[in-house]
Amino acid sequence: MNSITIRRPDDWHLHLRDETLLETTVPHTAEVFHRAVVMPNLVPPVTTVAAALSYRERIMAQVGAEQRFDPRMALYLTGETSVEEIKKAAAEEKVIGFKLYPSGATTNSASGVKSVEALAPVLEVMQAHGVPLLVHGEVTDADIDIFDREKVFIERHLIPITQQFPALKLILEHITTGDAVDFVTSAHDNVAATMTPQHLLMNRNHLLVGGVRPHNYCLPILKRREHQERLQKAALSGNPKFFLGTDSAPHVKANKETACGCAGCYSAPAAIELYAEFFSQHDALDKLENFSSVFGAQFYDLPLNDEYLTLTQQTWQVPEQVDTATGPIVPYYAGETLHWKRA
Ligand SMILES: NC(=O)N[C@@H](CC(=O)O)C(=O)O
Ligand SMILES: [Zn+2]
Ligand SMILES: [Zn+2]
Repeated sequence: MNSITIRRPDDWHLHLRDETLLETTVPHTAEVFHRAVVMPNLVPPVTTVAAALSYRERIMAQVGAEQRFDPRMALYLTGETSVEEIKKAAAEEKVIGFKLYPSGATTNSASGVKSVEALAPVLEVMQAHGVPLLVHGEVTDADIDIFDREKVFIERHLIPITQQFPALKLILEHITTGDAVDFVTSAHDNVAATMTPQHLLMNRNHLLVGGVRPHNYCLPILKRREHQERLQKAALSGNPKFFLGTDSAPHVKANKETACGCAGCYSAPAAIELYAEFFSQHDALDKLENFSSVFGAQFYDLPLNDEYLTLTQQTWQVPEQVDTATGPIVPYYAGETLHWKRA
């Protein structure tokens, strides 16, 4: 088999940033993906429907003439999110849900939630109006080891939330551990997870052995190989609760290759090829389409895309660098060889 045709995919977790960076990030994603859940961690964060729709306009202005792109906006949940705003979000098709960032957990999360428990009244309203909760699932306590932050968040916060709000749609984003796989698998059907290329293709050795690799640094941080294998097994299992969300998160090279580097991997330039690489490494390319183009749409109750995309078997290298108006960006997997490419 030297080519594979799949339904056009959607990216259920994406950072596009703003201003001139959109000139680069939007075409990269819109070229391949039809819909994308656009994350709200701008400065200042996107906390209202009005702000999300104007951000969406700025995104749409960068979509190429032949590209069909339909971004779905996530709103940033804060301690001040009002019932009114949740109702507005519920009525706006282009807003997909609210994103919970524990304060300080990741890039631009300073405005995030300080007490998950205090969110109960808000979650009640979201549940009642069918508004999904998207979660960056890590605690931020200084005494919790960075490699345990996802596991502890699940135990402390997610298990109680799913018990208290069984009808709330909850997506645990960018999962990294066997604990997350177990949680999602055993939770009710309103719970799902997105998976990134880097967490499927790599473990923490790829970050730390032979020198620090800043371009493999993202949050939640890459875990040990056993966890990577649990994620791989979940993706290969065909369980519809696990689907594609790249978490493509550009930072200019100068902010990655520095004494205190930013977290985030810019995978958009090779996103679908990276997932194809993972599935083909496991002789499971037949599983790529459901993971990339079916399960996410079904979970969000959205129609399947009616376009198709063909990948052919060919050897190519991810570019070393992408030049942007704000400076060069080193993409994820830069210089590495991939074996499938869009026709
Ligand atoms: N994943 C990351 O390491 N970084 C993301 C934020 C996030 O998704 O947590 C970013 O915005 O840069
Ligand atoms: Zn995150
Ligand atoms: Zn993200």
